[in-house]
Amino acid sequence: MGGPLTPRESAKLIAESSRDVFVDGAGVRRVAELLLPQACGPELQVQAWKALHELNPQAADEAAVNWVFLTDTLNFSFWSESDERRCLVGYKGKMYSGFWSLCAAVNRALDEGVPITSATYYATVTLGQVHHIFRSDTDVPMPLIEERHQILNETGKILLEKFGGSFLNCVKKSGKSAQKLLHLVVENFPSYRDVTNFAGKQISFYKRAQILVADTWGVLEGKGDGCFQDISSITMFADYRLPQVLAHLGALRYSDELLKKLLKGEMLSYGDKQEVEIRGCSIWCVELIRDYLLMLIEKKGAKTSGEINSVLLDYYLWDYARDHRADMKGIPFHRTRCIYY
Ligand SMILES: Nc1nc2c(c(CN[C@H]3C=C[C@H](O)[C@@H]3O)cn2[C@@H]2O[C@H](COP(=O)(O)O)[C@@H](O)[C@H]2O)c(=O)[nH]1
Repeated sequence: MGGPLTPRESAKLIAESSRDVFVDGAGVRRVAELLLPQACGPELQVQAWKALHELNPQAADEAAVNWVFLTDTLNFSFWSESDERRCLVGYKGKMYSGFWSLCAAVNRALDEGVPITSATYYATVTLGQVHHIFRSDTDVPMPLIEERHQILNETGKILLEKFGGSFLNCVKKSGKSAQKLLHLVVENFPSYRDVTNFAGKQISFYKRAQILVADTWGVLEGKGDGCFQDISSITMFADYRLPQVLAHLGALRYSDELLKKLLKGEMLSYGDKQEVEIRGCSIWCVELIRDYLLMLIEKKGAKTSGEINSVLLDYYLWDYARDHRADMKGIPFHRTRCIYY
């Protein structure tokens, strides 16, 4: 019996039969037009991973690869009930929220001499230590701390048993194939198995596994062990921010019924039909934006530094969402509490 449909196949299937979420063709074209001037710029290239984000490692060594593995193993569910009351982590004079609060806490721990990125350490780290390492500078803790603790122990033990305690060994086993690395990760690390059912089929989003492959590509600057020949086969990462920004830009639309639910802040469970439609249509939307953007680049004879792929579009749109939080106030994000995104 074969495995689940790939994220791209899953997205196509969902977009074709979705009832509450729609990809808007005109919106897709508008976003591609918005991205065209950036296509030849510094933001839509792999070097941006380091250049634009001060918390990301600037090195391309084994320690940097293990930093990426640790942060992407915990890269889920940072949203809080209200934007006014949320987990914040102060680091080097700056306050960080959301995903960046995780990175700030990791860097703070390393500065304090806690080897949080070492599998030997986090395989047996205690719940009390995890509470301390990921402590918030507000009275709102980081969500799902217990789940993060359990995942650290489980993942650390597997990395020690199967990959000599270093994610670089897993990367080397992939032979510069993004798909091979993706499958090594989901086959060996249970917390990365972001799969569910839709219309009687087993589908996959693999959000954290795909962003782990992409961030490995980023931290290795697309060179050496990170020179993935098939990086363009990785789709956008189906989180809760990209749907929000795609809706804000008019490339994704919700039915009145679903929009009402989201505006009320109603929770959606992982694997719910509407939650799956949001994630699947978002992936498909970015695939179409990429296709249209590549057509525009071709038509205009624009010179890009490297191939424009869904990973670079995702990173750009995610950063765009961060920078336009105020403009997006009226557009809700969907609230699912889970360990997958
Ligand atoms: N689609 C997509 N989802 C992403 C990221 C990232 C971080 N990537 C950066 C790291 C290295 C690169 O330089 C990227 O810039 C986190 N997330 C997800 O967002 C949510 C957190 O959002 P907020 O609450 O606003 O912080 C949560 O589900 C988290 O898993 C991305 O890039 N794409």
